[in-house]
This record gives sequence, structure tokens and C-alpha cells, in this order.
Amino acid sequence: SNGESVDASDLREITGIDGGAGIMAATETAIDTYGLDLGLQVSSGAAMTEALGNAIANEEAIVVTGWTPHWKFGAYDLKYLDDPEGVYGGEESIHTFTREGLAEDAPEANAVLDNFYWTEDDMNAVMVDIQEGMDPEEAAANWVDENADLVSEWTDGVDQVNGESVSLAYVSWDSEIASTNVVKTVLESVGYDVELSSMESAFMWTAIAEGEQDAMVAGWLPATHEAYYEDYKDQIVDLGVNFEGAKIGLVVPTYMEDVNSIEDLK
Ligand SMILES: C[SH](C)CC(=O)O
Repeated sequence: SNGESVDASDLREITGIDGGAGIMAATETAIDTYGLDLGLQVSSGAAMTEALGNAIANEEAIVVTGWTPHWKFGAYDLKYLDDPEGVYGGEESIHTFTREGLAEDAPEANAVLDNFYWTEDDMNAVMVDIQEGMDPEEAAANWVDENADLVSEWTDGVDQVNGESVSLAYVSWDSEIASTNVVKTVLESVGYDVELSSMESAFMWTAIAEGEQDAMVAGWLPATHEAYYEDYKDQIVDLGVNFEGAKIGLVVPTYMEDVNSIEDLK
């Protein structure tokens, strides 16, 4: 750019992710609530981060559906837009959910899933390795090796099993690619064969509710996945929070100096 601050005047759309993500429904609400003359591009987490990187490389205007925890905040100078109407809610927690009956069918897996809890530093370490090109399974295994003390808190008292299988569903968001591969590695360390299945958000929730998948560590509450939770809460088991201090919202590069609120996108 010619050094002038980059504003939102030439933006035509918000760069989104997969259509079933809660942040996408929230963004449709934001477009309506704030009266934005912007489209919402439906794509994927990976496509969103590629578009973000390209825009930043060219110091162009961009606004993305963003969330914390995510490696993008370590890689780029970004900011959340103020949300005076509170469309995106406040602090979110990520929950672990299982199908009904898992505690009876696979008590050792259920115990590990129930114990799973980690922080933004933990998740960022895995996400950054993956972002820098490491295979998710390798990044997860490295993190588990380097954090044996924390991992032992999840597995202490859990008996070894002999090749029983467990299925984990997730959506290909960088945060959940990291968490699901770490849980896979730890379940394998107590003897399970673990099958990962990535799918759209709606299918993930349905698969747990219908018992097709054993568990997922990708339940964003209270706001982001509220609609899914309301649909399925009586058919699934909430093992509680595995990550605290999460957040969703609209995110822009800091070089968009005059764009600090969703109101500034009008
Ligand atoms: C994209 S966030 C990880 C979750 C969501 O918006 O559904």
C-alpha cells in the first residue's frame, strides 16, 4: 500500500470458514444486527488462514471470522473488532462430549477424556508445529513426550487396555486438529486403537448424539455451539471443560488502524 492506513471501504465480504461453524451463524447475525453491506464467504479454516496470510503479505484490507486459541495471533499482528451489540458473546470454554454408554463400554478411555484439560500455551505449541509443517500426529506425539507430567495427570490410575478401539470426531479447525491428535496419542498410550474422523460441525454433533462416534473435544460453549447443544444435550454426555479462555469474533490486521469496531465496517 502507499503507506496510508488501510480502511474497510473496499471490503466486499467477510472471509469465513466452514458453513456449519457457530462463528458463521454468529456472523450472519452480526451482518444483520449491525446492518453490514458485506457478504460472508463460506470456505474452511485453512482457506481463511491462507486468505489472511495473503492479505497481510500485501497489506490489504481483510476481516475474518477468528477465534482464540489460534496460531494466527502469534504469526500476525491482529485485533478483534469491538462487538458493542455482544453478538459473539463473551469468554467461551471448549467441552469434551461423549456418546451415551462410553463410560460403561470403555471406562479407561472415558477416564482419560474426562481428565483431559490444557491451556492456550499447551495448544499453541502443537498448533504452531503443525502450522510450520509438522504432521499433526507427530506434533501431538512430540508435545506428549515433552509434557509427560501433565499427561500423567490424565492417565494416572487408568488401566492399560489391549487394542480396544475408540473413535474421535472433530472439525478441521486448527485448534481441534491439535487437541484431537493429542487426545488420540494419549489414548494410544493406554492401549487403544484410535480412529479420527474429521467432518462438518453439524455431523460431528449428530454422530456423538447417535452413538456413531465415541467422543469429541470440540464443543464450544456457552454461545458458539449453543444451537447444537440445545438439539442434542439429552443424548450426549458432557465431560466438562478441556480448555478455558476461548473466544470468537471478527478479526482484522492491526494495520487497519481506523477499523476497531464492527460498527466501522458499515
Ligand atoms: C471456529 S470456532 C473453533 C468453533 C465454531 O465457530 O463453531
